[in-house]
Amino acid sequence: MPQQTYPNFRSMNKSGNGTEKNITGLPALLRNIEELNRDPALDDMIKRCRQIVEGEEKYVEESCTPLTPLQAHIVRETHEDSSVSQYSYMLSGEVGGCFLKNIAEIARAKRILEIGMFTGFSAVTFSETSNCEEMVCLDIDPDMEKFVRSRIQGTSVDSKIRIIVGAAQESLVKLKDEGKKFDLVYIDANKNGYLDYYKYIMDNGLLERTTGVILCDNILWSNTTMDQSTPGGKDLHEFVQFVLQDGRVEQMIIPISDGIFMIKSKVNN
Ligand SMILES: C[S@@+](CC[C@H](N)C(=O)[O-])C[C@H]1O[C@@H](n2cnc3c(N)ncnc32)[C@H](O)[C@@H]1O
Repeated sequence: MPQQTYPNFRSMNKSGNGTEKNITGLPALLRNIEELNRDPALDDMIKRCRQIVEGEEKYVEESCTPLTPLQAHIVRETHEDSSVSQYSYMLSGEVGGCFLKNIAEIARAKRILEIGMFTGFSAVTFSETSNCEEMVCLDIDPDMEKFVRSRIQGTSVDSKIRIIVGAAQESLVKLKDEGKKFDLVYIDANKNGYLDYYKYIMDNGLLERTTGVILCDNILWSNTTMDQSTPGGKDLHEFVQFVLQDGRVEQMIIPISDGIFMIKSKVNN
């Protein structure tokens, strides 16, 4: 499976195909419009739009439960360690993390699977929830295992977290052969793999049949999934369309951060 490169989805080009198409977040786009605008009649409206977008983002962020000391430690270490700091935009973030934590709590998830661990922010977030007994994290990068293990050593989550290094598709086969079943699956790795991961999980009983939840990060891919204007957006759109016609589940996109796709097994499935 091809590996994905990780553009900064908040501010950078997401075309990834050589044709420079600058996709920026809405606040930056509105700032550009404000600067370029020469019609005074529009000044106030543009300014108000920008204030609404920026204000909402800040207000939502401030509404979140503060990070735990271990979550904050992982965030700090990710920003400060020069081997990973340039990729710190990949962290699920404070708002995303708060959402993941709440869903895991509401679902009373005991066994959680994460595809795409990076420096362990979401892994720690899930493993600190009240019911979590087992947290299995998949990542293709062996350095991430070392990074996370050294940061969680001696903490209460150390014994709960199992890390499997390798391509996720192969690790999923291993988990199926072990007869594993999960209450919650979080998919946050290469975007061109989401569809295959989803199909494998659903077709091989890796998700608890009537109560299982799947959460997928970056589903809006900087607003390029809806018009498929980047390769990642195309892949994710195809994945979304597949899920929409899958009679086994119910689903919706939560438009926080870069979009989280929440998929739940149907009760009468
Ligand atoms: C966006 S980051 C995950 C962020 C993490 N969930 C968090 O919130 O901190 C994506 C991770 O997926 C991993 N990855 C990419 N392709 C993969 C693949 N084919 N199999 C397994 N892991 C992969 C990368 O090494 C990277 O660490």
